[in-house]
Amino acid sequence: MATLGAIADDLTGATDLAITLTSAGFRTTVVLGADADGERHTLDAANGADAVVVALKSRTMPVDEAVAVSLDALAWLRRAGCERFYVKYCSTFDSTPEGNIGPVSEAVLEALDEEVTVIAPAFPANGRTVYRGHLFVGDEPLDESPMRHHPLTPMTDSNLLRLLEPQVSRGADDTALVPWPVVSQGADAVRDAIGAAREAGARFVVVDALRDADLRTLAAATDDLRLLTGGSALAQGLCGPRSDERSEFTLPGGPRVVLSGSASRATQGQVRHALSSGSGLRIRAAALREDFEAVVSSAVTEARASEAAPFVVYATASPEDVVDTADAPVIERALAEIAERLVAAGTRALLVAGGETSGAVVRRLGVGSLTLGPEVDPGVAWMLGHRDGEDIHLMLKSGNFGAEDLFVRAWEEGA
Ligand SMILES: Nc1ncnc2c1ncn2[C@@H]1O[C@H](COP(=O)(O)OP(=O)(O)OP(=O)(O)O)[C@@H](O)[C@H]1O
Ligand SMILES: O=C(O)[C@@H](O)C(=O)CO
Repeated sequence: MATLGAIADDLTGATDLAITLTSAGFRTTVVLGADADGERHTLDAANGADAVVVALKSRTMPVDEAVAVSLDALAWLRRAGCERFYVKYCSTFDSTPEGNIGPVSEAVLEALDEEVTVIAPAFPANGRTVYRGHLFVGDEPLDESPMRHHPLTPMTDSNLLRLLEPQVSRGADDTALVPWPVVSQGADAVRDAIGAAREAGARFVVVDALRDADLRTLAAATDDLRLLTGGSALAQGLCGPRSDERSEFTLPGGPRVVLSGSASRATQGQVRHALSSGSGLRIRAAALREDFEAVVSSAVTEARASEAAPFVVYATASPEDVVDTADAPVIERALAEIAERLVAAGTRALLVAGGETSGAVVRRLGVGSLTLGPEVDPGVAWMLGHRDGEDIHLMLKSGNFGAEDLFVRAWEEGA
């Protein structure tokens, strides 16, 4: 019976957290929570798992909807027997001025009748650190990183307290900071600082973290809190009931198809690298609007005919291209359709890049839940997608995750 229940605001965020929980000793299942089957899948998954992560698509929903779907997920997890909870958001704190990180965390905290939680987006292995409440992406403060120009959630401040204030009901009085000099003193000092913040009336305590060790300290200091919030890396300090029991997968043979709808900088490099050692096809929104069927069927034919090297079907633009967000839906629909036709024709392994793109693909394939397999890069793993019909091996990659050679190496390491 699962004891830990997590609510993730996007699909690749959910798989990222599931990877860390698995390493921390939790047998973990990801449930695709967006549809009416979410509760059924959650109850099913909880039977064989120690942790269940419900993957929502709530990062950029209107605030009311994001809160409503998150509270639904919380109710399913409670009915499934979970006792501790985790609200997972992006390690770059992707949110609009209104939400949704603050409103969702507050709604879940209140529904649990708890007084305080922590805000911990840091993910040191992927370059996200928090110092004096400021979030850094590699060497740059968040607001000087490419996140400044994100089309949906442009991040124009790096100060987590300032970002959070307008998102929680009591504003500045609701937030507090535990700075790194306190974190460096260890778990007792952090526990005391969180307690003092709570007594002063703050419910959302930002905690600095520069290294994985800081996140383990934070996890130890918060073992009495029923709700944690953060990126995935805080979960490495949780203690699951078993040693890492990741299933070993052997990838099925067949074409090595990568479907990339991600627009992120890391993916751009991965597409370039894969094209230099394999082959591929760029799909463009204008061509899809003109003759959707022709573009999709030629992508499927070419992908199926490809040999051992990766074949990349990509919409990913070059850094110098201007991307029109109005093109996103047709691109998502095309990549999902290509995935469905490849699977119908017998393909049983797909690597998909981009959170939204991954969501569109798994929905089209009718995947209800995912079991974790081997991690290939921090936050990126092969998984088995369960659905009516044969299971499918999937790697769902967050836009900014993975080394440049990931699209090539993933198939070698999973083989
Ligand atoms: N050349 C393009 N022109 C317009 N839209 C594009 C283009 N390439 C991709 N898109 C769209 O941009 C969106 C990218 O979102 P997605 O979440 O898949 O990737 P990401 O933002 O890079 O990754 P993540 O959310 O995991 O950080 C998708 O909706 C996709 O269809
Ligand atoms: O935390 C991250 O960076 C990722 O898990 C994610 O949420 C990407 O969308």
